Amino acid sequence: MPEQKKKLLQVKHLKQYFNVGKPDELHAVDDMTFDIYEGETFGLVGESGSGKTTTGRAIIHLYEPTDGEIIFNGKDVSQLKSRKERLEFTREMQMIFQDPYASLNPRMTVRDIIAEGIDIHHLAKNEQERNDRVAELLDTVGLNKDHASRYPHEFSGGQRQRIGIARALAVDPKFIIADEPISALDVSIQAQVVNLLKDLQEKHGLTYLFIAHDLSMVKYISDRIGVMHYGKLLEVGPADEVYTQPLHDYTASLISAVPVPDPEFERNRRQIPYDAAAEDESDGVPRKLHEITPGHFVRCTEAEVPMYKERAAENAKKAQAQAAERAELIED
Ligand SMILES: Nc1ncnc2c1ncn2[C@@H]1O[C@H](COP(=O)(O)OP(=O)(O)OP(=O)(O)O)[C@@H](O)[C@H]1O
Repeated sequence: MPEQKKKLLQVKHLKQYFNVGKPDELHAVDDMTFDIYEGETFGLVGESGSGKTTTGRAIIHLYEPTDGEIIFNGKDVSQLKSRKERLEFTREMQMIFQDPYASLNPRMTVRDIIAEGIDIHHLAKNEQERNDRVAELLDTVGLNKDHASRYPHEFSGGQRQRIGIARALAVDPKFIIADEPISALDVSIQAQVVNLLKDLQEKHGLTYLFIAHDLSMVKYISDRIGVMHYGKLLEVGPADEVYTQPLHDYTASLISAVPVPDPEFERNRRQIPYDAAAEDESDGVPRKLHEITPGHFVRCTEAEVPMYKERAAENAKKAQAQAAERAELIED
């Protein structure tokens, strides 16, 4: 991956604990460290409750981290000094939400929803400029400028998600956190919204954190993928490699759970059970993300590194053999 590229976001040892009234705090995010490079899409996957949304909300500074740092564009988001700096941060980082029904105010027109950020950041000189900008944004996301005076309930789920995307784009952000932006949509609409996000990324040089539980969709949109479980990152690497040559057993079990529209694959598919007890860290031996092959990390102890290196070599051999087999099939 683009090692020479600029790190737009650095998450360092992020901890986000919630006091849920029990003796122990809930460790929703527990020592997460990862970077996101400018212009890339980082896919964050994991099962429900693994802490993906909490990570996104911590990054956009809806929470004060329990511990750790979030550095955006070189600045610690917890240490922004002036009002100007804080305002700039709220403009540059935007969020798109899972539920396009709950995230749009039903009493506001589409125009006012989209223009909210334009107003806050004084990005239009007058009413005309504001209206023109909204019309342009509606066009950008594949909606009609006549839609501006309507209300959210008049739109389908996919259209509402497009309105949410227009609202995020309105302030010319650098970084967008898309929190399960397609999981509430019809399958037939999902690809359209993903393609729109991809097009916008190219046109506007955007950087994405794309949160999802479905690894197959994340693989399609992401450059790199991070796999999360119980508040921790277990594996990080290039999207293709994590998907086709997973190192951690948990990642392999997630992939084996994804239905694939290929009868041959389905017949041979083996559901890989995952024993979370393997993740028991109560032995006190320190674990962290170790780089096993260039850019591909797995959370483990120092002693486990050779085992993972062997696994990576086996995976690569298998992938090579499969590629050769495919090439032979094509020749026949
Ligand atoms: N504000 C909060 N107060 C207390 N606990 C919370 C809070 N927000 C999240 N949690 C808990 O933190 C854990 C992680 O939740 P989070 O929503 O981040 O997971 P997720 O991976 O995004 O799941 P989902 O896919 O269901 O949205 C869960 O156990 C959740 O109940």
